Amino acid sequence: MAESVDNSLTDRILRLVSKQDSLPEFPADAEDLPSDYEYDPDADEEIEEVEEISENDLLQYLESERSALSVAKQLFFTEQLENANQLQLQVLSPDDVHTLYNVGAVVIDNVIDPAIIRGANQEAAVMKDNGEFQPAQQYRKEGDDMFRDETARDDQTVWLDPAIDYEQESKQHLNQVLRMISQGLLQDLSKIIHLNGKVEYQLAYYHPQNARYERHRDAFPVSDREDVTQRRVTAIVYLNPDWVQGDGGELRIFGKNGEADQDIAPIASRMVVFLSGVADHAVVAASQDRYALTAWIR
Ligand SMILES: O=C(O)CCC(=O)C(=O)O
Ligand SMILES: [Fe+2]
Repeated sequence: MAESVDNSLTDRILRLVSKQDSLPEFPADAEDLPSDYEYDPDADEEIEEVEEISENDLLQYLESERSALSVAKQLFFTEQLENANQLQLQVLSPDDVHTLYNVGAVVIDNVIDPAIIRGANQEAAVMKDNGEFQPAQQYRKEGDDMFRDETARDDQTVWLDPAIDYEQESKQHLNQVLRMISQGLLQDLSKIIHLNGKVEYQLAYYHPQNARYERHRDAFPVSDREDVTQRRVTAIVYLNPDWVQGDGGELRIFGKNGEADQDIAPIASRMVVFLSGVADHAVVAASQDRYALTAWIR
């Protein structure tokens, strides 16, 4: 499958440069690429034909050139990984750290008291009833990665500002989830990955009439430790205390190199952590209300 896409992409690039002596040079670092890569045969001359390449094609092409995981691995403090059991981690186990490094994604269960998740679910439902959520596809937050395709999703979202939201009694359980991330997970990650400190928090609601989010990636992979534009780590905490098999809304992480896809049930007290530039993922259509709190860490 991947091969035919790569071939057709290569064909398209070859067609574009058929009058040129050599193939276009792709930037050494993926982060140098704009959202829809447009090959400009000669910037000084007028362009007759500009072909757009979709985000998915581009990501697959980059993957075939150099694995995203090997790029993202360069952000890790590898010497720390060897002593992971001495890092005094709060949320992640040493095994979790190794899985994140070696695979690019890890599922962690029982990260927080189920009673807190139930409370957070109810607080999120009140926020939804109060009209605090907006359709995700109708707006783009300033600073969002420009290549993100917002048409492929049915969820409604609201950004959370911990500085404000921490103080509200009506959000005390959500605040505890936020704190588990902003104080626990963030400290753990900062011991193993070079981070730039910026974190965004978003609450998302998927309606029970098959709301879904198509296959995508949250960022381009980066190896540059100074980069401040790309998200590095995605952490998602699921707020669905009554989820049962058949409710849908699983997070699907697509396997690479022929590996099987992984469907992760959005159950209470579960957190999924993955490298934002590495994991291709989707949300399977939901048939029950589905809430999740996501943090994107740069
Ligand atoms: O809620 C999830 O499981 C994933 C959501 C997602 O992929 C996103 O918001 O970028
Ligand atoms: Fe995502």
